[in-house]
Amino acid sequence: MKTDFTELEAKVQAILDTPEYQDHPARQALSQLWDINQDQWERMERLTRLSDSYQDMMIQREKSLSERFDKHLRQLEKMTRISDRYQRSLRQLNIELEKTSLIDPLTELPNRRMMMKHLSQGYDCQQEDCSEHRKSLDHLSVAMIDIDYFKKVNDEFGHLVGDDVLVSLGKLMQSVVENSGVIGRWGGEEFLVILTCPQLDSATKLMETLRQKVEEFTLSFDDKIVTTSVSIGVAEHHKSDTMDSLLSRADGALYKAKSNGRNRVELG
Ligand SMILES: Nc1nc2c(ncn2[C@@H]2O[C@H](COP(=O)(O)OP(=O)(O)OP(=O)(O)O)[C@@H](O)[C@H]2O)c(=O)[nH]1
Repeated sequence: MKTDFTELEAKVQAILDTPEYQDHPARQALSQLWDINQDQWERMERLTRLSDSYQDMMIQREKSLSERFDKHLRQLEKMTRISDRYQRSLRQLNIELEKTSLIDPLTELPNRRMMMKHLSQGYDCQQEDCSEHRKSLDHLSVAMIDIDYFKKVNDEFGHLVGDDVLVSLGKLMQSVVENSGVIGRWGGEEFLVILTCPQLDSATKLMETLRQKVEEFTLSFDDKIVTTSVSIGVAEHHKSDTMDSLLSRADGALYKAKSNGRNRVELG
């Protein structure tokens, strides 16, 4: 049962304030009790205030801790997102860098470095006794292709037209080689074909087709027409061949094709 102290306090206060009771023997004891009571109330209020402010402080502290935790979590998530994005763009950059380091920017064909990579795969494996690649070396032929009198094209029509001729011939020759192998720009006006499937006679036939296609090729601009031809040196892999000896036989055959009048295929 809840006691209503307010009424009781009012009664006691009234008794203590009544002048007739000033000399009453119980008044002093009642007055002391009153003071003790007041004192207790004040202590209780102080304790309640203290407890309230302690609770407020704890709530505030908890709130600020959780806010700080959330803030750190958000920062961490942001950093993870940035790091993921950074890693993705780094990976993309690496892919592009790898691509540009292996692709000729003008013709978009494999460059010399990539062609060497292709060719060396078989030879590296041969040294490591990798039977699968050794088998592919048995059918390997290379063809060194050089555009005839290309300097004249540049001199007569300009370097930009010369570039267009390189790009168009690159595409044309790639369409001839198609699935029989891979063609790349060896440097300047020279191309290299690595033929992995055919025997020497079919490699030579394919290069003869390629030579004819180039001979038939025309590039028109303004009212002018550019025609050109290629000389080709073909070499088939021999058992004793290294990569260098194979390439140098193809180079020798190309030299022979140039010396024998150009626009022809020779074997090395
Ligand atoms: N437009 C253009 N020309 C190039 C490029 N790379 C090399 N050349 C040119 O290719 C020409 C090669 O000239 P040469 O080595 O004398 O050979 P050629 O005129 O083809 O004569 P032969 O090979 O003996 O038939 C030079 O004029 C080079 O400037 C290129 O990327 N673009």
